[in-house]
Amino acid sequence: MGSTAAQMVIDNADFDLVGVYDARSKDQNLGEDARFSGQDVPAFHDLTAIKTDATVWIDFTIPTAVYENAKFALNNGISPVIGTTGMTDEQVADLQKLAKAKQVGGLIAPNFGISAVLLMQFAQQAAKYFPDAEIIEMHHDDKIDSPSGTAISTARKIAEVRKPKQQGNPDATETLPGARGAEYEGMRIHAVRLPGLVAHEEVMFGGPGEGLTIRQDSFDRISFMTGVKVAVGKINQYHELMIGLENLL
Ligand SMILES: NC(=O)C1=CN([C@@H]2O[C@H](COP(=O)(O)OP(=O)(O)OC[C@H]3O[C@@H](n4cnc5c(N)ncnc54)[C@H](OP(=O)(O)O)[C@@H]3O)[C@@H](O)[C@H]2O)C=CC1
Ligand SMILES: O=C(O)C1=N[C@H](C(=O)O)C[C@H](O)C1
Repeated sequence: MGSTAAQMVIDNADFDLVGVYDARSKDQNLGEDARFSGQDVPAFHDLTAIKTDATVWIDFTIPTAVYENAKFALNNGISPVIGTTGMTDEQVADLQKLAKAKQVGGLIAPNFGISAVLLMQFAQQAAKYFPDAEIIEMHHDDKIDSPSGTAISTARKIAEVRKPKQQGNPDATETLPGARGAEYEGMRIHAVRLPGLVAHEEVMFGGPGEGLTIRQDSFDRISFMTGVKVAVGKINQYHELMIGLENLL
């Protein structure tokens, strides 16, 4: 995602790529990477060494790095646009407090794809009429966190509009532990990891004698760049850290 986002910034006449950050790479300049030969963009490997006049920080890293990265950005007046998933609710609340104190805008979006943003909205609408739902998220097998940030966000949106409920048979047992998936406020989330997949989600709703399935597919990582582009273009107009791309659409 980092290289896809870097390429998007390079390709956009309204943006300038002024630096890249990867804690583990040894390159001093992005141009040393064959995919970016000809580019002259400083590469940083340590937060404390970053000197920049950047106005936006795009973060697609790992769950254990994103919180410190976002704190660094906010403390330096740089608006974070965060796609990295796996932060705790406490970390997100801390960052929101910091953004408010610093009056810096920022965005955390569990999914920058328009199809996923719409799926979450449609699922919330459907849950008003079909309170029984199960979420199946499907990703490539390199993904570290599960369930996906998108699945958690979908479950949260469904829980917001339905009466609290425990789905399924209260006497149900699992012959193999985990067979029924993870639980979020009485609904189940299932995570599939397979080579060949990119990022996909289905929400299945069931009611008396009928069912509804809503599905979205990211077939290519370019799908996330539509939303990243919108966020980078707008985020400096804000003074708080928002959750969800829908806030900027
Ligand atoms: N919101 C959205 O729309 C989307 C979100 N994501 C999320 O974005 C994140 C990244 O996904 P993806 O690109 O597939 O994952 P990758 O594992 O391919 O990339 C993670 C990158 O982070 C780098 N990294 C590791 N440690 C640090 C650190 N301490 N500081 C800075 N960078 C570090 C890694 O470097 P190295 O290679 O050297 O280890 C690697 O380049 C995940 O959380 C994923 O869920 C993904 C797609 C869309
Ligand atoms: O790791 C990924 O690939 C993705 N992560 C995000 C998530 O956890 O929801 C967004 C998208 O599903 C791709």
